[in-house]
Order: sequence, then C-alpha cells, then structure tokens
Amino acid sequence: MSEAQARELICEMGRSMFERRLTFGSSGNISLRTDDGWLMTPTGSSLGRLDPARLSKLDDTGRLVSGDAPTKESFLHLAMYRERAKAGAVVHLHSTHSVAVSCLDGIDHEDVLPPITAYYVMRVGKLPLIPYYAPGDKALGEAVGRAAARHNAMLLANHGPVVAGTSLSAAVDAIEELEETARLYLLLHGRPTRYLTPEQVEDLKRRFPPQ
Ligand SMILES: O=C(CO)COP(=O)(O)O
Ligand SMILES: [Zn+2]
Repeated sequence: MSEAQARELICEMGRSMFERRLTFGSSGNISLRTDDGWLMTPTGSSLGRLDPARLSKLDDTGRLVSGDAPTKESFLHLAMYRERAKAGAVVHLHSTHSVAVSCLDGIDHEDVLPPITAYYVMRVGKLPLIPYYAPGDKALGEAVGRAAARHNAMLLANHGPVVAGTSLSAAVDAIEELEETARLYLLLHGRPTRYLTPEQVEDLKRRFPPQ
C-alpha cells in the first residue's frame, strides 16, 4: 500500500467508526505502520473529520517529521508496536459499552470479558484491564507495553479499549468485536448465561491461532 493509500484508509476508517458512534468528540486515535515509520492521527482531531494531508508522520525513531502534532498517546501506540512485531496498526476508542465495562467494580483484571461468542475469542481472546492513568500519562505507555507482550487487545480502566492488528482492518474488526461483546455482556447481566466452555475456547485457538 502506498503512503497516499494508507492516509486515505486511516481517514476512511476513522470516519466510518465515528459515524457509527464508536467514538465521540475528539476522542480516540489511530496509527498505522509504514515502510519508514508510522502515520498517526493528530492530537485533538475528530476521527470523523481527518485530513489525509495533516496526519502526523513519524520516523522509525518516533520523531515527528511532518503533519500536525501526533496523538498525546503516541507513546502508547509505539509501546504496542515495540512489543508486537507483527502489529501493522493500533486503534484506541472511547466506545460506550467497552468504557462502561472498564468502570465496573469487581471485574477480573486479568481477563475482563467472558467468552460469549466464537468471534470474540478469535479476534480478541484474553482482555486485561490496565489500571487507570490520566490520558497522555507516560506511565500508561509503560503499563500498555507490559501487557502488549502477551495481548493484542486491552482495556484501559475508566477510559476505553486499545487494540493492535496485523492491518488497520484487522485492528478495526477486533475493536468492533470487543465493543459488541461488551454490549452483549451488559445486555445479559442478571440472566443465567451459557458461555463457551474452556474446551470450546481451546478448540477455537487451535483452529484460528491468535496473531
Ligand atoms: O482518546 C484520546 C485520549 O485518550 C484522544 O487523545 P488525542 O486527541 O491526543 O489522540
Ligand atoms: Zn482515550
């Protein structure tokens, strides 16, 4: 994919997620690995109105080389790439149901959501909760980096999800699956529910090895 195509893709995916109310205001950010570094959404930008020409271009050391100043969570994205050699894109949203789950008391910090459906297991798998830090806090990047070695998706407490994928469409697929599963989890609250069994989860991991 050329850099021009990558720029268009980020704007198209951002607009699609924004229009489907998967993030709001100027929340959320997207990054994509290129041949010589990364493209990232600028800080303070709405994912619904991104301009391909103003995306932040970072070199392979993470230094801004052109465009507007990058997301204040660029270090968090870079921590994901550092730990995940195959990651081609990272998406962070403030998607409502995932945020709601990230605020629940008493959830399992090692794995926030149960295996409700096969697609959730295939796209997300285990979902750790990262303790709360203010947006842009460098300690958030360190905490994300520690979890990223073992997980392609994580939930920031009282904040929202962060997901890496081999491509931007893979990362978007996974974060959408996470959001819908959070919604199902809340919908099912209080009802006797049959989750997938550990055997069914293991079978899915064999058939569809995690990235
Ligand atoms: O979601 C966000 C912070 O958590 C958005 O921040 P940026 O506008 O700096 O990307
Ligand atoms: Zn955020």
